[in-house]
Amino acid sequence: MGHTSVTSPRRISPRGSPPHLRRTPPKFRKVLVLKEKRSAEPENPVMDELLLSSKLKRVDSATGCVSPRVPAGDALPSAVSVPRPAQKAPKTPYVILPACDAFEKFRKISRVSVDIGGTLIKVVYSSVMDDELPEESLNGHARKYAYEDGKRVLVNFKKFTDLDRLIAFLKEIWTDRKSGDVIHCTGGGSYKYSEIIMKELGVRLQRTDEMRSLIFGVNFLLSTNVDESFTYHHDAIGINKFQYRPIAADLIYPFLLVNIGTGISILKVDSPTSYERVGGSSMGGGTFMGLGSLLTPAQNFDELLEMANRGDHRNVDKLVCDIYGGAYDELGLKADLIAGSMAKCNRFGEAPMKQTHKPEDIAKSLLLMVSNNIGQMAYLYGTRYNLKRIYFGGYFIRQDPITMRTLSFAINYWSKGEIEALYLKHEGYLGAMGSFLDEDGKLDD
Ligand SMILES: Nc1ncnc2c1ncn2[C@@H]1O[C@H](COP(=O)(O)OP(=O)(O)O)[C@@H](O)[C@H]1O
Ligand SMILES: CC(C)(COP(=O)(O)O)[C@@H](O)C(=O)NCCC(=O)O
Repeated sequence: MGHTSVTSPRRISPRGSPPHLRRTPPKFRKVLVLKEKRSAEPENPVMDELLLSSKLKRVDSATGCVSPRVPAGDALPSAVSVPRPAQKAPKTPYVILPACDAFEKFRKISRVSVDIGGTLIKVVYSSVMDDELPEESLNGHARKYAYEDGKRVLVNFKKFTDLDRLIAFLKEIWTDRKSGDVIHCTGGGSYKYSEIIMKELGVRLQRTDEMRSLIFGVNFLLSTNVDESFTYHHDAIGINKFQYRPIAADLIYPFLLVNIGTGISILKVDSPTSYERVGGSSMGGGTFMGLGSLLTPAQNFDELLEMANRGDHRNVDKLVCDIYGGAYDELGLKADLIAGSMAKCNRFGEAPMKQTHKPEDIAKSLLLMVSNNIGQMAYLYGTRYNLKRIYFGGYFIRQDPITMRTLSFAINYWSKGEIEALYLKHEGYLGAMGSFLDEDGKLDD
């Protein structure tokens, strides 16, 4: 990646470097340390950091983003993500639904939806909260969130890595289920595990196609959840790195959705009901985890990601300067551009086991390799379909600074600022959210 109009003589310069080459500024290191601590707690994933933050900077833009968002026409009113309140509220992330007809049904019967993907199981379920939230947590949202009896409807988000735990959890929270009830389901596991789910929970299964779920989910979140989407600016300081990008309901479409799960699906979305899966790639989150577990001692995704954040990829990647001795000015390739990912790891011709590379450097190189590739592919699809906004979803992103920085850099660099890279607070839950909302899924009995 990387072509700029460099006219100066061949030199090695950090100016205008691709994002992975700048060192993490000291202030940001503090944030990373916080994240490392959080990621050690299974119930408190990194995503909480943004979900629970009320301090993201909100921006208006000439491209039609408004602040605060005003629902248009028959659009649903906004849901609200709140900081974790003090009393009786769930410990896991949730949003509160506005008290309106569209959501009234969730007050009376529980709804549960699961997205069983190639790696993770995501659950979205409704619950009713009795207690009063502190008023200040809803400040700025002039909507009614409580019903007459003071109750509020929550939509909760939780992920699992194995089916047995999911089933045990659902048995625990879904105590009012009856034999006629349905569990909403999507993802490959909605086929593979349908019988076991129905047998264990004693309910029917209503399946929604995975792509349809993604679109329903992203549409709902963008059009009803204030401050769902944001941009990432690595060179800004602290919380300013994240900027809300609320968008008016009538300006949401068209856009490109790049969902990075185990593999990648790329969808061109023209409306909630008109979309096409225009591309895909097998080099996604599963590749990062799979190669990471082969090449490093990391024991899980969080460890691998944390390693990557500490690594220096220049020890394992061959840069343009390693090959040219400096920049390749004729092509506008900067000296510090990655010429070949992991190309310094080649051991052919060396004594066995002689060469050693640090696992964190390998992890960093791997993360950059996967993210750069996705960024460039997303740009190409965005350009091909003349789309100005690319939303990235999927649990791979994890709101990780290296990942978002690399994706944003690629989109911005290649499109010369014409296309915007956007992220979603509920990045990993698009499918589960969409299947939660779908009333017309196919029933399995
Ligand atoms: N705690 C985690 N455990 C496993 N994978 C994780 C975790 N956090 C992030 N990931 C990344 O998310 C990817 C799965 O994303 P997801 O959107 O859930 O896809 P899928 O539906 O295929 O399971 C994994 O391949 C991995 O790269
Ligand atoms: C098969 C899948 C839709 C499954 O979704 P996932 O569990 O990865 O979220 C996805 O992995 C994918 O689109 N893979 C890429 C396939 C391709 O090369 O187009």
